[in-house]
Amino acid sequence: MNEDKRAEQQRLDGVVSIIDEQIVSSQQAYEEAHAETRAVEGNYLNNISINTIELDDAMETNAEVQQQRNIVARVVETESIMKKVVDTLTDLRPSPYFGRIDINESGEQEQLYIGIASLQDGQQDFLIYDWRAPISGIYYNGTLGPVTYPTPAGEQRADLVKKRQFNIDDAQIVNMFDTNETVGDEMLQYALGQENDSTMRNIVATIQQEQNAIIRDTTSDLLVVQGVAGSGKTSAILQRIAYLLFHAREDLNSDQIVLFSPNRLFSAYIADVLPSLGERNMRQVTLAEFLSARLQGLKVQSLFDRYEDGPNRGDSASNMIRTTLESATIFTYLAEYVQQLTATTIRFADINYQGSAFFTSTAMERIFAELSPAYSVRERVVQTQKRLDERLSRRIERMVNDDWVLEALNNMDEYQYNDLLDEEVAEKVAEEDSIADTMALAGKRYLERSLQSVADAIYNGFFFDVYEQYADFLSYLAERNPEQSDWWLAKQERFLRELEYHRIDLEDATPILYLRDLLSGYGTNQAMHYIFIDEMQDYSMAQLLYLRHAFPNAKFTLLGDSEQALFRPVEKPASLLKRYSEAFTAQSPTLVVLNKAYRSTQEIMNFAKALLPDGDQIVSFTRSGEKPQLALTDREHVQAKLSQLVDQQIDKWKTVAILTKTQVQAEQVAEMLADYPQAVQLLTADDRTRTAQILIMPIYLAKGLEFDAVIGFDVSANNYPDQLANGLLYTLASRAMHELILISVGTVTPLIERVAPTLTWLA
Ligand SMILES: Nc1ncnc2c1ncn2[C@@H]1O[C@H](COP(=O)(O)OP(=O)(O)OP(=O)(O)O)[C@@H](O)[C@H]1O
Repeated sequence: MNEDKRAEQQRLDGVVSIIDEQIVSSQQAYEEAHAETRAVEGNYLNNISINTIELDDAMETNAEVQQQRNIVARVVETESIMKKVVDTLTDLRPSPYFGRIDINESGEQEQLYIGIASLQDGQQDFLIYDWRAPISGIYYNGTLGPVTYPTPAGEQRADLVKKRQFNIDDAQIVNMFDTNETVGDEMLQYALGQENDSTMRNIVATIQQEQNAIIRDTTSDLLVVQGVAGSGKTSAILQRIAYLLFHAREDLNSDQIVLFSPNRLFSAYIADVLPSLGERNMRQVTLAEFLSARLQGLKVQSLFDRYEDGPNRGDSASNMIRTTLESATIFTYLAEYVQQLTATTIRFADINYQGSAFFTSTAMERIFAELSPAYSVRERVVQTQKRLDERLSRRIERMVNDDWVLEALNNMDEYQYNDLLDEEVAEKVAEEDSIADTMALAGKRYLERSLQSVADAIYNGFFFDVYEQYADFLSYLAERNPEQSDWWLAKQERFLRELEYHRIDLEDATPILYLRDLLSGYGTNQAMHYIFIDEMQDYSMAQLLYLRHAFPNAKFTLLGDSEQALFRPVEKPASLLKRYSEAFTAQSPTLVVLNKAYRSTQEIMNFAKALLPDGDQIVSFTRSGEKPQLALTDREHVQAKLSQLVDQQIDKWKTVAILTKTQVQAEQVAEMLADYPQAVQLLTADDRTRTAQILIMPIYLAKGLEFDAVIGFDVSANNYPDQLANGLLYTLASRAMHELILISVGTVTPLIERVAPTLTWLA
């Protein structure tokens, strides 16, 4: 061991023993806090069982309960803080830091160690700086020489005199490098050479400079990341979320961040990254789940269903209609359509209660018609809604003394009655001190509960039939565009037919939701601060705009790779940004382009790049492996060939994925391997977890994922006849980290034939 390493190990030992001491003391503090919580909770439970119906006691009880509640909240908070301290220290212990920077500031030299969380000693000196601290930015951005870092007083200058990287395992320095690179190659080589386990890891030790720009961006309201396959887009946004949470602790929590992920498997795949950085996961949802939640009762066609149907199955007329419905223009059409609606053309719908109309559509029409046309349609709908709400309140007031209500109250046992008169009501009653008032309030509360569905229908804008309204909108478009009239009417017919089966095409989902929101004034979630959209190339402009509308206060990060588009043509990053910023009316849009691919070996990337018309702009990280292989076979021998290739791969790697073009082909492959001696898992869009070493799935389900070895099944000319499939093959190839094998049943696709030299052809 050389002198430097010995000295570093000595320092590390010192840090580890401080961590150990702090673990002991914070564990003790945690246990004390836990005991206190238990005691206070017990006390609280005793107190709230006091009968709040004893009116004289009610006021006092309330004040006491409130006080107890505050105490509980405080001790619970202390306990959870202490728990977090213990967890963080325990996470830090095996590998407390990964970097060191020595800086010289006005003649004073300082050594800073950087890890996943900060650590201070008894004198409040920093033994470790959190990787997200402003000064830690130097580690990722700076090369030796003059550097700057942000401080509250402005940019601070310093000289970076040393940068050192550590690989620490179980509190021992495995190796360390001094480097002048931003973050040197050795560490990255080591990280990328690892085998894949089914979950993604954090990359904080080796974040690259261009990725750092994404992670530390706090000013853009629209951040667009165009990055080639395996360039670390997903990694970068997860570290970005950790960074944002750290910097806005007071104002931001993980529930205010939503990540739209490409599929459910992906959600599970990335689930460990934020917890490994000591943060809670953000919310995750797929577009299909988001749309289905807003269109309950209907089965919304997913991108995968559409893909399985075939991209070009429809004729050119229905493709044209689909293009319009998925463009930004549809929002303008909808706004104009809503503007010209009248009392009779709005499809008001009865609000029912216990099987009959509580408010009829005719009553609503009347209310709407009486409102001044000087107001916009939306304002009149909002007014109508308000009036309905007032009518509901008045009807409740009138019904309070109805026999059936009094009877219902009389039939209640004490528990039900108490439940009806919660603290708030009891407090009010105590003030007024009258039994008659108590009954009236109880009756009112009872009616409010019984009629909750009516109130909800008013509140949620379910007093018009949005599906009929949308069908009407399609006729409106037919009238507006006479030369395409038949096409729009055919669309309307299809829409109504599908509706009968409770199904709806993907392209109809966002216009319907927007129409509903335009009329009801609802549908927006003000609480979300950040929205991340992964695989942005698979979203239509209308879908993106709808999300913008649904989360009006959020900053958006869109990331993807236009080369991996399922069917869309490739678009240049600058034009992408322009299109998105205009549509989003972004004030401070930023584009980050990532051209370096980290996931796959150079040989795999050489093949993947060659498939693309402008693939030479992709730079692959220099990590070497086997050249991809192509096996030609025929129907008769395919099963044996496949088993043989799987045998070879599972001997070498932890995860082997067989990727097919469609789900049907995935099922065929699963059948071929039905008797395979090891577990084989066939995955579908509904699956959330992968468990086997050998996985089979269609390419679109593998989006965002990676595997040690990939076997691309049936890359024949039959299966991939034309240029449109380039993106698919590129996506397939770039899922492989270390090894790629392709099987063609019959003649290989010309797309691969063209790039023959990048492959080894197997006999
Ligand atoms: N700076 C880095 N340090 C270590 N590993 C990295 C780094 N950047 C990327 N990687 C690794 O490269 C692989 C690809 O990263 P990631 O999945 O984030 O890329 P992506 O751009 O989202 O890919 P795709 O678009 O193909 O799904 C992952 O294994 C990731 O851990």
